[in-house]
Amino acid sequence: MASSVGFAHPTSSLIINKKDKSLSVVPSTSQLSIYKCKKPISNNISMAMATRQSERKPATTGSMKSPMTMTEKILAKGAEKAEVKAGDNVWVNVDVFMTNDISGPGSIGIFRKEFGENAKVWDREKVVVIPDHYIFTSDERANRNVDILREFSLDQNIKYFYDITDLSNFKANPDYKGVCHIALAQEGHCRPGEILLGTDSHTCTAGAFGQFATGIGNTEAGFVLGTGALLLKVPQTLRFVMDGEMPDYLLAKDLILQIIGEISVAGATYKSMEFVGTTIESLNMEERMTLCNMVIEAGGKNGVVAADSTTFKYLEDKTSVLYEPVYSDALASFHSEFRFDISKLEPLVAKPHSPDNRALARDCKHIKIDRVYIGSCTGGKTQDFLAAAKLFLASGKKVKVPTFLVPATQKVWVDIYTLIVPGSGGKTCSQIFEEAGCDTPASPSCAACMGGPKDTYARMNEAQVCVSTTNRNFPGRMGHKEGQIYLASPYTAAASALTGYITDPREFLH
Ligand SMILES: CC(C)[C@H](C(=O)O)[C@@H](O)C(=O)O
Repeated sequence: MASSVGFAHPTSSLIINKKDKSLSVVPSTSQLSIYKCKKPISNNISMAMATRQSERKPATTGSMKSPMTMTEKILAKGAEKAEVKAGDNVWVNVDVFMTNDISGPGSIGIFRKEFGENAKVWDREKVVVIPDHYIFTSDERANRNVDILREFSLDQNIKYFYDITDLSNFKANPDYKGVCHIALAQEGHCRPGEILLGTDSHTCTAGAFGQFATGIGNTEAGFVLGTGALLLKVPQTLRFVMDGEMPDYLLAKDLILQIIGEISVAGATYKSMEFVGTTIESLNMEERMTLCNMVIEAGGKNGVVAADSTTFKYLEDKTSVLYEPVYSDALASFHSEFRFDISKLEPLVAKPHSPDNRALARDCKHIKIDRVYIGSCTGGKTQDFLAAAKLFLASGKKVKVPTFLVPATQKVWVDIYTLIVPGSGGKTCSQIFEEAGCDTPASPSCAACMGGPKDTYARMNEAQVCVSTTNRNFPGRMGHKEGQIYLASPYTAAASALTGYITDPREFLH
């Protein structure tokens, strides 16, 4: 016998089957079918839900009875509760849901199957659809994925669909942006205090804005599309205190490689990673994004940097939506704390085949490389290209291996061709790259970061050694199963391009 218990999401009700403890969510919108959760739910979850209604208090971000971390506060707000603590299972309202061409079609399929062929998404203005992964390819299945996003977005009248129709010239598609995580930020979809869920594990990038941002699977995504809510376990928080003046040969990539090397690829599993300290405060938004982007490589549920004047300035011309930043209480309970003196850190790489296989760049100078790749959500932003250009400029030399440049978005592409590199006497990044002998900057997309179809630009189709500014170096990640990927900052990648060996950027930056 099923019994209905207090489930506060306005458009749904929850049924718990007492016998097998299975959970069913019944969206109240008439055209939706019953969404069934096949797994038995634990007593804890059912208890939490059963008491939810009576516990509801007005949401607040002011002073709390119990001190909370930033992540706890954002989830409390999203759950319309005065407080939550790590380990609680809470239904949260989603502020923004993002999907792309890799996982979008699957999520859409589940949404239609569970909610009905004619079902409408919970809020057409809160769903952001961004084709970005396998775009510039003649692969029919990849093209079909983008078609599915288009059909869905038109059918649902999705407000933010960044479409691409003309593959021959990306500039002929003014709506097209490029890599979803960077496009989200540039288009003003990342806002402090909010909850952003996306069908891509690097959705955590947006934690740079002091928001809760995490990747979800297609099944969860189907449910979010239908209801705008999701059951989430509140993660414990690991605190990373990074102090000290950042030497000018380091970038955020070095900071996150240092952390992942320290705690391992499983060191933050289902934990929030909060970054604080004077070094973090000194980082610009794109560097904070690089840092948060790779928390998933340590297993992290999300990463967060407190919103400050740098954040507010970045957002000034990007959004008119009112947002409410929240901050960790001084007495909040952290699972553990890690401290780093960044003034002593040296340029790093992650050797094949794991992001935690940390080594000093200067200890790898014997490793001969075949190519360099500068691109992706991690290392293809404007600041990444400015850094690479700065290094090429300082060296006055030409690259010794093919050097591929893939701007993350159209905006980054424009910046490469228009922004003057400081100290260059008026040169743009594109001019410096051309003088250094790099490949012409490619059409913005994820390109070879995740391999892709055989004709993907800069895909590793041979067993080569690559220094890359991307986020993953698993076997096969950039195409060839025997390829070897060394993850590095744009400085280290550019320095290595100039020598043909893994090279510490201090050899060129004075
Ligand atoms: C599967 C895929 C969309 C991937 C992920 O979610 O892990 C993405 O972030 C990436 O690395 O390109």
